[in-house]
Amino acid sequence: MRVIVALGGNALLKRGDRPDADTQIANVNIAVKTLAKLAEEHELIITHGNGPQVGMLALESAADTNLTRAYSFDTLGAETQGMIGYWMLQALQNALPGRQVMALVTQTLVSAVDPAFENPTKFVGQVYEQAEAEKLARENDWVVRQDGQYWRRVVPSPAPQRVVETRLIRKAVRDGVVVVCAGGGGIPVVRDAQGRLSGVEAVIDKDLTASMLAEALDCDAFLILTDVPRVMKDFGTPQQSEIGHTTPYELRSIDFPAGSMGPKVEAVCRFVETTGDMAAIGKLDQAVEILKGKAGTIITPSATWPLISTL
Ligand SMILES: Nc1ncnc2c1ncn2[C@@H]1O[C@H](COP(=O)(O)OP(=O)(O)O)[C@@H](O)[C@H]1O
Ligand SMILES: NC(=O)OP(=O)(O)O
Repeated sequence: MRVIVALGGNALLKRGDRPDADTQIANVNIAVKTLAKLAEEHELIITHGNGPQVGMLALESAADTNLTRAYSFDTLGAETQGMIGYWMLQALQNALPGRQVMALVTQTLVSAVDPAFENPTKFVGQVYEQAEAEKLARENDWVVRQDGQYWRRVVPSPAPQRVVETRLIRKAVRDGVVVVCAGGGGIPVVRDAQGRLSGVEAVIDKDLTASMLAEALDCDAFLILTDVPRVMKDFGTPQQSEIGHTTPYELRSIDFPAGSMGPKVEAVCRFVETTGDMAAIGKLDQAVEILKGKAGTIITPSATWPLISTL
């Protein structure tokens, strides 16, 4: 089977953790224990988040008095792909001796006139109390929004249209390479009338890019691995209940929060609706069981659809 996994930002940096490299490398090694098991059985493509990391690098760049202008978010996104890609590459190579692994810096095409540029929604960096976030917004010309009980900086998050390096990724996967790519949703780029690429100030949602890439690479299954065992109905209320096997139709009838579960649900629904194949959302350490339909929230076109693992 060909499987694509989108690894949540929480897997790399738990809420409240300091963003030290050692902490993130330790978390990558934990994640790779599970990912290596998938790679032993399947062709594997891995994407990852970068929200906390890209926000941290933006702060560092803005504080650098040697710079005329702080680095833009496309360049910062590339930095996060290099940094997280390197950690994953090394951990995967150590866990899968003899297997070819590569971590790619990849770009994702977006539309220059995407309305998202006028309405920033993507959370980046650390959380703040409301008063501090609003002060920082005034001082630094940021937009900030509420994220759960805290506040965070937000930046534009245009819709992904195509991973520029899709053909190269497909070729590597066919050759048996475990590919880490499209980290942070990919470096956001636009094409001009001459076909030339250039970067834009944005951070793309990694789950939406992973969904599009899953389709473009003809993946049999799309897994979003995060820190909850299943998607919940009535999340955060006394009536909350876990959703097991479900359909895009059912998921689309439920409201999910924009900054967290919303894009994940949209990403899995799009993949299942377009391809008829299986997607799932669940906990990182249950990835093997999720792929067998024995854990997580499993999404297929209908409730009686046979799982690919049983075909
Ligand atoms: N309906 C829901 N079911 C389960 N989790 C939900 C739901 N709504 C919001 N969440 C939150 O979504 C979080 C996962 O989203 P997010 O933090 O963006 O993940 P990641 O960084 O791993 O991609 C969970 O930790 C949970 O707090
Ligand atoms: N780019 C992105 O979606 O990152 P997170 O998953 O960390 O928010």
